[in-house]
Amino acid sequence: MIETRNLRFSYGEREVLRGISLEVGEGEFVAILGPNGAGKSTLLKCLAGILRCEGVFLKDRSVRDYSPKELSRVLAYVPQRVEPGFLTVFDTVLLGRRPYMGLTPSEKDLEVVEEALKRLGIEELALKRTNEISGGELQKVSIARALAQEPEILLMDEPTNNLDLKSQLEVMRLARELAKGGKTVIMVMHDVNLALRFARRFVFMKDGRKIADGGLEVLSEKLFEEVYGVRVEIGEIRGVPVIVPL
Ligand SMILES: Nc1ncnc2c1ncn2[C@@H]1O[C@H](COP(=O)(O)OP(=O)(O)OP(=O)(O)O)[C@@H](O)[C@H]1O
Repeated sequence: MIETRNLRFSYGEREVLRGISLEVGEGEFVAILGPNGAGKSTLLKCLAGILRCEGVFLKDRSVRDYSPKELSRVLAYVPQRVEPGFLTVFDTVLLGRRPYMGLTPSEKDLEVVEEALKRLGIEELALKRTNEISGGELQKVSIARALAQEPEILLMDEPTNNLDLKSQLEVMRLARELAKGGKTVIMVMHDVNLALRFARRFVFMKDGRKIADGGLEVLSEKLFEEVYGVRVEIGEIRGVPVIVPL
């Protein structure tokens, strides 16, 4: 579905992705983990076609060959930070329909927006402006907008960051459900335990390189020492691995 082949990316002189090869298929739920500055967000932006790089392929075609409209029908990107504005929540989510819309929204566009608001539990905010809602609510608006795009691939940069515990679980459950339904979900995360509970595949990055990639079998105390420089103990609660920093 989406692939990087020996992907390298530099900001000016500074190389921050140093040869990343990654292949993610339909229906996978992948968490990208690693310390601050590892290159996770940069990788996601390369996948999203926001940063133009060689070596990113979507359905075997270089992302650079897609028009913005074509690209936004296949993938949606939820950024780490969203700026509030004067548009209402409803209209902001409706922007997600832009790749499909004519001059005015169709019945289907409106239905898709309503459904997206419902899935995020923010229907009641529909008529509020996005500069009149909380940071967590704004985060949900951004996710709803991505859902309204009806993408095959959902790229999310720390989507649970501003969310309370219940909302974090709701977003992670939603992502898991979307993946079960065949969507590809790639999520940059800091909360390792949340990732372990919901994602199925884990990519650990450090200094622009991929250090580990796989299912729960890749986890080890040594890996956390190497990636984060932190000693941890790996336990298990209700069949789910739990990382406890020492
Ligand atoms: N626009 C930019 N211009 C120059 N350097 C940048 C830019 N964006 C990021 N960087 C640098 O690139 C490196 C990787 O940044 P990136 O945001 O991809 O890391 P990250 O793993 O997502 O970090 P975090 O967990 O802190 O969000 C960092 O050293 C950062 O300072």
